[in-house]
Amino acid sequence: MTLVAGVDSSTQSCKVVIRDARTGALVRQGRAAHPEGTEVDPEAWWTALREALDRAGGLEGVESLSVGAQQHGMVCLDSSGAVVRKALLWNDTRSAGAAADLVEELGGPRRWAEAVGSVPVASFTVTKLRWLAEHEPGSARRTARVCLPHDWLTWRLGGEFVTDRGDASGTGYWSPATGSYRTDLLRVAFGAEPGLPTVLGPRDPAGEVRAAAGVPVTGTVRLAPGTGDNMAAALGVGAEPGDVVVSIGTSGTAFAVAGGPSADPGGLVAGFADATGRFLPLVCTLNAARVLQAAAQVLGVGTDEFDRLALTAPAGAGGLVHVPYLEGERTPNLPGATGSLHGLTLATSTPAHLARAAVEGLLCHLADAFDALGLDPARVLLIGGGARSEAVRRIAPAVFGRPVFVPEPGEYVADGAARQAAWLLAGGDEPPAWETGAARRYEADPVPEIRARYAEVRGLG
Ligand SMILES: Nc1ncnc2c1ncn2[C@@H]1O[C@H](COP(=O)(O)OP(=O)(O)O)[C@@H](O)[C@H]1O
Ligand SMILES: O=C(CO)[C@@H](O)[C@H](O)COP(=O)(O)O
Repeated sequence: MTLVAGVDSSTQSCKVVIRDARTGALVRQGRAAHPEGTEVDPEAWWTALREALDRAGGLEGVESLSVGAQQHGMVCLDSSGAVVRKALLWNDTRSAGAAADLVEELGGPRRWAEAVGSVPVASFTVTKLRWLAEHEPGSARRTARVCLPHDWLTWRLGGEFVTDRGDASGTGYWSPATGSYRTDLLRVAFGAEPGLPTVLGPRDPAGEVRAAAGVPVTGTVRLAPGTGDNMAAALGVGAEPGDVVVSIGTSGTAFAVAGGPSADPGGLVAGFADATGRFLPLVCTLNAARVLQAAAQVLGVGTDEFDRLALTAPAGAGGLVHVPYLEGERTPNLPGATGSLHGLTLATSTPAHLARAAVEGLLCHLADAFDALGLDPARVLLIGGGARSEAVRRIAPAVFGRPVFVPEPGEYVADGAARQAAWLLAGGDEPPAWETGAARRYEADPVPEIRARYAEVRGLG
């Protein structure tokens, strides 16, 4: 059996799956935690990748590997290849002011949407580079090359400085429409043009895992280009036109596979490229699964009890609304916002009402993201850690006003990366047709009052 490995180096952890290249059957897997915080030494991702790989039984029998990872993170390297400073992650909002400045300097949001498919907010790499140039000029001067988390891990494994269309499209200096870097914008933002990784096509080779990398290898392990985690998830879950995927991980995302590039001057929809040669319009929120985690922590309960409580309270939580801007927010663009509770009364001051309000508030927030895509899909697929919550699955159709489909719980980012690795081996115009498990359909009567009440208070702070 030929094996392939897929890596998901996401915000909270690194996951590795090892699958049969032909059928996609899961053979073994492992995971390791990432450190907390919105700036992280990339060496911690490397340590976690090696640990997760070790727990997955290593690379024995593996012929190809691909890395999916959190998008946008700024990894600066000096002329010797050493990391200049900790990487600033997608959820680090310190560059919000730089983002606003850059939008104004180029002549407004429409100009950015036309140039690179997206209007940059603090998440985008280009804004982090502006922040670095302004606040840490010494680090900026030492920066000879810039890359993203998946590029850096691929480089550590194989020594080639490469990226892919999907991840490049989250930088703010690569255009999905033309397929080329906008180094002029990089210069505007950073005042210099550091070296950038070569953008590979969806199944171009990215070198081989080197024995010197520190990962035990017996045979040749070819590297696929890798991609951003959302692009990998689209490939892993087998998303097709007509599907919208809503991922409830550290970030909340709503995205769809599209045949052509998009450019939303309103700035809500990021016009990304995908990992198959197509496109991936995507709306991203800073707040998602950790909203549930935070509410469960306040209530002093675990996930099962939290779900039970949320499902005990009435729909609408008696008017109690939780606006979940716990880490500031990206969509809507409110980097300094905080969360809030509205409608607290004696009657709603119960653990069940609080749990229900947290689930409904998060789902209203994600439904706003879904609406921003402006699509009427045949299927809405819920994935990510938060989709493991029974309360989320059962309340989602009432809030979204349509059935939702929940695939078997799994590591869809790592799976997508593994499928990319299998594609490298198989060749051909399309990725290998792996069987994806059946998605379970959840239905409920729509309760439009939940979103109406949320809309009333969401802007009140
Ligand atoms: N049963 C569950 N109920 C609610 N949240 C969950 C559950 N299982 C996992 N999570 C949450 O999912 C998140 C991790 O999801 P994941 O998609 O792996 O995120 P990421 O890829 O961003 O690291 C964590 O915040 C975790 O608390
Ligand atoms: O910034 C985005 C998408 O634009 C995020 O979706 C990151 O890619 C992080 O993803 P997770 O760790 O939540 O999977």
